[in-house]
Amino acid sequence: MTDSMVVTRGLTKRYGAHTAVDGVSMSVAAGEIYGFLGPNGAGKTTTLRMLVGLIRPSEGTATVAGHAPGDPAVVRRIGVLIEGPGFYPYLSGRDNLRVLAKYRGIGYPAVEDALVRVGLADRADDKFRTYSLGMKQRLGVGAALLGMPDLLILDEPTNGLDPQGMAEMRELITTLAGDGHTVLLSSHMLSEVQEICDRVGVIAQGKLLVESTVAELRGGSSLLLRADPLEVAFPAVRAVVGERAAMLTASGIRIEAGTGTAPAVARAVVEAGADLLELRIDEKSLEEVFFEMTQLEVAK
Ligand SMILES: Nc1ncnc2c1ncn2[C@@H]1O[C@H](COP(=O)(O)OP(=O)(O)OP(=O)(O)O)[C@@H](O)[C@H]1O
Repeated sequence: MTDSMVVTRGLTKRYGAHTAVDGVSMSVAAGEIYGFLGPNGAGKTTTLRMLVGLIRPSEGTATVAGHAPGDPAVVRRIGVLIEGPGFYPYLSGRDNLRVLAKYRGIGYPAVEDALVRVGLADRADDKFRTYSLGMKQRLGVGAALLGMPDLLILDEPTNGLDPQGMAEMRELITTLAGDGHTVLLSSHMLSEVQEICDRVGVIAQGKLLVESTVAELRGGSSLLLRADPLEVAFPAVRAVVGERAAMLTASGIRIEAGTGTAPAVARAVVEAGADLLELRIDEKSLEEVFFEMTQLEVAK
């Protein structure tokens, strides 16, 4: 019994002199939503294609649901949406899924189940070409769900969607994870997926820069304090945390002395005679972290 649904070691793909994926070692735990994040061209799709056995690695290994990618034993356990499944525009959503089900030896009840789960049961008889982009993407997820897979691999499932379509996709993915599917999804837009991912791996120029929980990645060790008047609060804060740990910024006082100093800081500000307006952990948005990291990598 393995708790990891995906494990790669030094996974590498070269195209001639170009290394598209460069020694990626990642792991996706069973039951989690894992966000595989990186800018366009970072190597996300190439990695996912290796995981599902569409292309072979130049070097390194991958284990998916306990087997080598492409192993028939694993093909049935994973549902894949990579670069769109290529639906027939003139067939209905239901008939498109039936075509796929028939091809894969799956009974039609699975089609009805998938349509319900992706919220397309009401529109199942409409032609695919009349669907909104969000509906098309959800039908793609429906196709991936047909074999009741343990692992769903979704390449940029929110790509191109409007805010409502994105919200619906996020909700769908969260529901699917709640139903027991492990989800590995890629995205170049952190803000679109950060709230649903348990963990993320950040890739740039083929290299995995970090793998951690969203909370770890965002840090959160500094405090931001707003008070009135600031000139009364500032020396009081400095008296508690030391001169070097408190800085005046455009939005207030930034305190780099650990979040555990918050109660003492709050007391000191009030005792000094200032009004405490706000005291919170100053987390970076994942977008900021991501930008810093990928810029650092580019600058190397
Ligand atoms: N078959 C191929 N032949 C040559 N180069 C390729 C091939 N497939 C991908 N690449 C290159 O490998 C790099 C990584 O591409 P990949 O599609 O994996 O990136 P990505 O992170 O998925 O980006 P995007 O979100 O734009 O698809 C790119 O520079 C791409 O041009």
